[in-house]
Amino acid sequence: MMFSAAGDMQSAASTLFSAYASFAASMMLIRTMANDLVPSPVQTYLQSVLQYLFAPVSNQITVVVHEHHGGISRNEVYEAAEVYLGTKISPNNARFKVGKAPKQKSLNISLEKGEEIVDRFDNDIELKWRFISTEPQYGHGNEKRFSELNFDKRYKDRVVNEYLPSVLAKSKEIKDSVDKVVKLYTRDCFYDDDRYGGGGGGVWGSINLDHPATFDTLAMDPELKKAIIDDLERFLKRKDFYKKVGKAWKRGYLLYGPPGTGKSSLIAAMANYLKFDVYDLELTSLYSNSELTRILVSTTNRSILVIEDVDCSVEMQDRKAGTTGRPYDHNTKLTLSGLLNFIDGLWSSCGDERIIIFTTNYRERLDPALLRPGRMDMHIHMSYCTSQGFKILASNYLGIHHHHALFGEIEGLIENLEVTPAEVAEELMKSEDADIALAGLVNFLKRKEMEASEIAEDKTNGLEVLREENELELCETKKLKIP
Ligand SMILES: Nc1ncnc2c1ncn2[C@@H]1O[C@H](COP(=O)(O)OP(=O)(O)OP(=O)(O)O)[C@@H](O)[C@H]1O
Ligand SMILES: [Mg+2]
Repeated sequence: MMFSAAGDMQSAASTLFSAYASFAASMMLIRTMANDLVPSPVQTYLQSVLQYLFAPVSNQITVVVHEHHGGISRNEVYEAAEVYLGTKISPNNARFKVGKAPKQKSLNISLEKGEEIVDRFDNDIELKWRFISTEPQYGHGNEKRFSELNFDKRYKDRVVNEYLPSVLAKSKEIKDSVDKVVKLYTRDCFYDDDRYGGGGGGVWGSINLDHPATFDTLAMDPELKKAIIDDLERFLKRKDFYKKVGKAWKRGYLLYGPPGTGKSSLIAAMANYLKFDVYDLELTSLYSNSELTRILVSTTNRSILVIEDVDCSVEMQDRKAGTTGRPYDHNTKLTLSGLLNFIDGLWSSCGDERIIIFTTNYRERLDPALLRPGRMDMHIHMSYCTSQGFKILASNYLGIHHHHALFGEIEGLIENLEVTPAEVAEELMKSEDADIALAGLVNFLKRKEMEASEIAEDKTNGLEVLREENELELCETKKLKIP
């Protein structure tokens, strides 16, 4: 019985051996045929496919986080990771970046490209972050930045649903606790690499907004000033209200008034007060709606979009579009009302906590589309200097709140004249000695008074046209941006 069983096993083994021998022989034959018949590039390809198929299966997964979302708008996850990981730099990191803006008290610390950081979540999940940037190829295109997040596949859902939201929340906490430096973004300056909470501004370049204007230093009607501050405060507090009524969380202001009455200063004061970045959009440099879209979607939340001298800009655009051969979208011809509708529609559907400000020297020249009720939430008239305005300027520039002889005279003159705060400020800056500066201002105001009476006389003689032409010239100068 046992014998015969051993005999069975022997014959089974020999069958197996002969089967293997014939398999090996067939493989040899196939390999030889393959070597002879299949061209070598195909062989290499087949080899790599086989290697891929039989390689040990990785249990890791990599999430790529690009700096720009959809190639245009800033990716908040990228920015948040950069800020958050700045707090996780360890002695294992050979290189990291430090930076500090002039007004900032603390240092910004962030990862240098190529460096890796290992983070832990809930004690059991290990996450590896790496920041990567690719150089522009052959001198073309922009540098592309992205980060890679690597972790065990098992935790995919927890990383997406818990870890990444916690990174977003922590970076917001860090940003809010840091003394934020307000940025001014324009489209014609270079990248600022060390913006806290993210490098570069998409299609925008940025510098620190170093404008000293605050609501305290602004010479304007105190009631109007209070109304603006209250409006801003209400706007900030009403996130839920905007949501409830289904309105975009945006606010629009139109600032109008003669040159030198503080429109730009008011914008800076608003930005400094809210700690919002400012995006300065020059319509004259735009050629198509698609370009405008690209620019608008690349602005960030908690920011102010400024379109200065809106009356001049669009006229210029129309003229240019007709004469230069530059490509622009014929279907969406850039007219002021078209542009406004476009900005309105697009702008109200992207982002939160946005403010848009238009400025003009001549409200009466604006397209009714802009003045239409509901388009701008508040029309703010920046007017000539009043006696109250003068007192604020005297306190700003000379540090005085009264003057026994000259305050009364100056106040009397100012109330009856069209003199701008910029003109008053310029006079007050001429001397640190309050007596000399105020006496200079009195002389200046008296000269103005004389000029005003001459103009009044000219008016009756029909010379008003000349003055109008001067105003038009001013508009032209602004269009050409002559410094
Ligand atoms: N209301 C104001 N309060 C304090 N300073 C002012 C005020 N208006 C003007 N100034 C001073 O005059 C300078 C020029 O003012 P600003 O640029 O704000 O005027 P603007 O209304 O924007 O003029 P424009 O229409 O030419 O753009 C400011 O830097 C500031 O020093
Ligand atoms: Mg201005």
